[in-house]
Amino acid sequence: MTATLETRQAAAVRGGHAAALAAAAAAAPAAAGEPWPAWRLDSGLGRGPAPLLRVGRIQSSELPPGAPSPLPTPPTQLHARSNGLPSAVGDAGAEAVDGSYGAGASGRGAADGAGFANGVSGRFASSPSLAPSGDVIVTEGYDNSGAAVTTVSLPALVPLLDRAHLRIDSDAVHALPGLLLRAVGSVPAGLVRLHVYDPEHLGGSLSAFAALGKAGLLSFVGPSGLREALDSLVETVRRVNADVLAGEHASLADLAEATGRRPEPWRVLVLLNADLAAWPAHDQAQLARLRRTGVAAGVHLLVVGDDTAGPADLPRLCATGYTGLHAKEPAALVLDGPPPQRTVTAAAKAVAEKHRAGREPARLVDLLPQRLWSASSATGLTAAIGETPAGDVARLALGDNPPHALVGGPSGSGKTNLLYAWIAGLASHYSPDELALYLLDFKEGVSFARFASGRRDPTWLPHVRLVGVNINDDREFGLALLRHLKDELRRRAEAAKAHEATKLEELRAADPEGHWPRIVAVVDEFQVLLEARDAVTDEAVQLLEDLARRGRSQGIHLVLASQDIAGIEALWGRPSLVAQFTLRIALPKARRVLAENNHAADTVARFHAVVNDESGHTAANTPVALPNAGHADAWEPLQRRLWEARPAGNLPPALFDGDLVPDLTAAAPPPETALLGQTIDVAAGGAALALHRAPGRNLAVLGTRAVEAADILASAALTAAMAARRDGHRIGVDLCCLEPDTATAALALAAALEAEDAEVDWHDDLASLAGDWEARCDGAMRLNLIYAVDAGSARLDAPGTARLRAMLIDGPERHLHTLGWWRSVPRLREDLGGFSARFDAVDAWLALDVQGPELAPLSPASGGPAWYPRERRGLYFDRARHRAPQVVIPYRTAALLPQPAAVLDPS
Ligand SMILES: Nc1ncnc2c1ncn2[C@@H]1O[C@H](COP(=O)(O)OP(=O)(O)OP(=O)(O)O)[C@@H](O)[C@H]1O
Repeated sequence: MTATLETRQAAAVRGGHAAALAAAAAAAPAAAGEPWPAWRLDSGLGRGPAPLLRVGRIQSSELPPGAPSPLPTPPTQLHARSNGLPSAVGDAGAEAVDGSYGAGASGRGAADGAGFANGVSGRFASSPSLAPSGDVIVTEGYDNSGAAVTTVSLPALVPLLDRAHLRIDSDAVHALPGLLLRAVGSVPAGLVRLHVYDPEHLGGSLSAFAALGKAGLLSFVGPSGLREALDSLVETVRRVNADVLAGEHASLADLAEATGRRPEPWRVLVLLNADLAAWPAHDQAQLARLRRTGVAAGVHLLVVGDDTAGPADLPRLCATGYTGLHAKEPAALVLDGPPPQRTVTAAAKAVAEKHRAGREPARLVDLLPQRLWSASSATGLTAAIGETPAGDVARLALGDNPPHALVGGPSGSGKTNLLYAWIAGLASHYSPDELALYLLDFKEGVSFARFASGRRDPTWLPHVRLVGVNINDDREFGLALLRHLKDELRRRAEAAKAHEATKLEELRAADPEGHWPRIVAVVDEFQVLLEARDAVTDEAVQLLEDLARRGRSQGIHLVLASQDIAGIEALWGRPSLVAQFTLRIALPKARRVLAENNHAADTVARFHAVVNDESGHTAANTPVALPNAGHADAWEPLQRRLWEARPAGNLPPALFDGDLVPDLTAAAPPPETALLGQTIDVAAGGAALALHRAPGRNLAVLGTRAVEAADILASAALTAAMAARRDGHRIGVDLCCLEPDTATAALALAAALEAEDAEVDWHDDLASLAGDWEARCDGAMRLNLIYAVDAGSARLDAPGTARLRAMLIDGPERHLHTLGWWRSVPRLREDLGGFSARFDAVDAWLALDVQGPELAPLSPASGGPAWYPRERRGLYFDRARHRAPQVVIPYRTAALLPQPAAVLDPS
């Protein structure tokens, strides 16, 4: 019976031991727990808590019953039964045996560490059970007299990262290198930073870690640097609490558990034989602060030495035990020897290399604030965009200084990615009430299109008011944006004046009900806007200068990005303009973004940027590792989150896509108005032609592009008919098509106009249309739609020509408006009276493929407007309404016209 009982007991002990070992392996995986001979660098860090760190193993069980406790102080130690057997473990062990070790451990008080029982040999009489304290207690007796002795051995683990500070007595100092190596080597490279205060240069034992120093992961501090080191760590704690934890999480460990993110490294301050009693009061106070608040913010103290004046209440490791557990009785431990020197050297090198090779670049999600939209933009805008080599979060700030930014880098260097990261940071920190974004991309591609609502992804970024993509040749759109910002600048300046405020911050304080978000306008490949020597560039530079100078105080910030800033003459010819862009961001191999003698961009690593907020002067360089922000996996969840949080009434951004031809929609314009196409401006409105009873209210469409000319005539007539019908009127339309290529379109238009309740008369030639025009005037609005006027006018006899001219000159006063397509300016001029003719009869013209100088006689600018014809673009000018011609995109009208087959059906 005794034998049976012993066998059972032995099995129980083995079972308990196996469970405890498994728990130990889970609590100190890989490099955190592996004994030295087999040790290798290996981060076992997953989403869970930081690992416990092995320092040795449990003292053998051969302690005689009743032997004195190996540790003199204090009572909270690994506990064993009075027979000397270590029986218990701390929290981690308890939970492990309970089968539930894991995330829970990290949620406990930081100093409430976990530790494992030591190696044991002997027989337990029963398996461990869970005590109310959470500790495991062996409940029955022990007998080492029998034959069936079960020898068990357990690693001794101590808590540090995420959990506790630690004091190491002099007799245990040889545990220090091992402890540090395990800390550094068991988490991703760079996540542990060591600051070693070594007043007596005793750090010889740490010399093998030297490689970490070169990677910025280890720094030695002498007495003269102590204050700065303490102050900086206290500041880190403050910043982590304010910005990273932001009231959402009690500690970084909680944050990691909840989100799987490790946005901040652990910082371990090692104090080697510090004479703490002799420290100045300030330093002592800072140390006390770190002791109280450091662990939650990832700042840990490792006090080495026997200085009793030091923080005596820290968990303590001595040669034979550890005091940091809530254990009733001490369990003795045997410390491991120090790791072999070459293991340390190799590991430090490998960690440093991994770290320098850009470590794991921060993920976008790690850089974003926990709580959305918690910041005020009253004084400026700050956003995290990456990490510095020291692992600190790198931030970009816009405000009074620096007010604007220049971003440069050749194609593929990651400019767009940087802009994504920046926009992500801004849009998560500031609500749409605090920040409005205008985003323009001049290059081909759709990099900003994702911010607007699309077919595949209907979400949008709620801060964005305008997205322009594929702008390529539509430089006027860039101009339109700058004009819009200038109007906003004026509005703000007036409001500021009314409230006696000198800058946005004051205006917002004086007018709390007002809506004064900061505005950031991002223009990617902005060099396109400035590359020609023409009126567009001149106006753009003027507007930029004005915005750059005055935008600072009114909260309007410009971010200009380009692959080749060096080549922008218009920019470098204006030093006062460039001087306003004090924030410079240079991607690898960027030219000219930084100061002339600053070559940091030549050497900065891939997917990094040099950030410089002092106009590119070398001393202000900060290399920053950028996250991959453009990837859909990173971006889409963020945009959805922001979109779901959007305030009521938030409208999707206006989207201008230079590659899309806008369709004419069925929305009717105001009365007596025709729409010719979409304007290239921020409002993306319709280019309107007023058709009121007044001389000159005719339109000449000029050029040879038949399809576009037909589209323009069709949209004008259809929209005028829709407006009339909406108001209960009907218009008359006389249609004359003299260009066979447009006959189908003209027929389709006739059918569509009849469907809009217009009265349509078809004329086969100009003579018939012009012959009895007066008879048709009955006071209601009538339109003459003439396709290729010049094809017919050339065949008119003299009286016919006179009648045509009279119709053009006198018709509008009688509400008969001619919308005619002439294929060249000279032919229009011919029809109006030849070389000396005035163009008074035609107030409005829309030029397609007609060069600027040819438009000189029709244009207010001497020599003609700066106009380079291009597909699906027209230059529109209405003398009665415009100061300068504007570019329009003729609508595609096909959707509102019947199919040609239906029109041509003989039945
Ligand atoms: N920090 C980063 N981490 C990972 N991948 C990146 C990072 N930055 C950029 N990339 C990738 O590099 C490629 C080029 O980046 P990006 O499009 O931002 O460059 P660009 O300078 O805007 O180039 P282009 O002007 O040709 O569009 C992209 O595939 C992008 O996903």
